[in-house]
Amino acid sequence: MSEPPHGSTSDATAAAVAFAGPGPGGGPRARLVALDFDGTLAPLVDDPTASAMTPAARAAVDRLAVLAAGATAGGGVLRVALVSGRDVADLAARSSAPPGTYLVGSHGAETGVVTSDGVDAVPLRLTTEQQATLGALRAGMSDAAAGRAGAWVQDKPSAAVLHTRLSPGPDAAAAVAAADDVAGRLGLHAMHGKDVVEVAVVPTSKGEAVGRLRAALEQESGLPVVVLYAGDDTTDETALAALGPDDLGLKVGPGPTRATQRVPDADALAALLQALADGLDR
Ligand SMILES: O=P(O)(O)OC[C@H]1O[C@H](O[C@H]2O[C@H](CO)[C@@H](O)[C@H](O)[C@H]2O)[C@H](O)[C@@H](O)[C@@H]1O
Repeated sequence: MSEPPHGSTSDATAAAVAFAGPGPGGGPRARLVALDFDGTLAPLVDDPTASAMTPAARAAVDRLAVLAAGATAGGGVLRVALVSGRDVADLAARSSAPPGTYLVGSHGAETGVVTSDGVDAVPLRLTTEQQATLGALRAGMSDAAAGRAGAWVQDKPSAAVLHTRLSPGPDAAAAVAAADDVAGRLGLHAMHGKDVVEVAVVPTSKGEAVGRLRAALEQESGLPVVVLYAGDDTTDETALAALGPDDLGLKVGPGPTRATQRVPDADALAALLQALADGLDR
């Protein structure tokens, strides 16, 4: 991964406006706007239960959802998805995403769609073996955090997450090493995000999730599908790596990335999404 060659917000916005335009053949196309949540629409905070989209991000997502409910420019189709490491119930609660929004939770292990009555989610079913492994994982991660200042463990339906945002450097390093050790002993993959180590008993990735969303939209619409994906963390890189030349990958904030464009923060992304909406709303 490397820094993208051009990193200005105006370049990224121009790419988004082009994404709203006609495809190479000029015919209609289906567009999937897939957005990470924490660090992308919602600024990072110490308490994950206090996360919220910025007002500008909220307005942009709401506007795209309205557009997604009808036909967009040139007879195209639009779908909006939030693609998060959070579990679906948590993502729905924290995002209050508008009806019609697709939700991908637990890095792809859970899916759902927001309806006017709540969330229509596909139930996550763990095998007996996965349930036993999850129990051992939770105990191991709890041990990894024990005695390390500021470290704590978040339980999810198919994973455990070690948080070290509030830990002094040596405590964070020791807790992370212990969490990696737990994952290794259980034969599981440890995902390293921003001040988190996440270990899941259901192997998946955001890249696989975006691939499934793309395939479903292609089948539903009968149109060629292009994808805009925006994310801030290392765990978003699998999704960015799944994009093709007609797609648009956006990195939010600093750091190495496979994305071809970059914006500095949630509000800059929101402005870009409004420019995209302007292009689609014709
Ligand atoms: O895929 P995302 O939507 O970016 O979710 C990834 C993780 O987000 C949350 O942790 C991150 O945000 C917290 C609140 O701002 C912050 O305190 C933490 O340091 C970040 O890593 C969430 O708690 C995790 O479960 C998600 O996997």
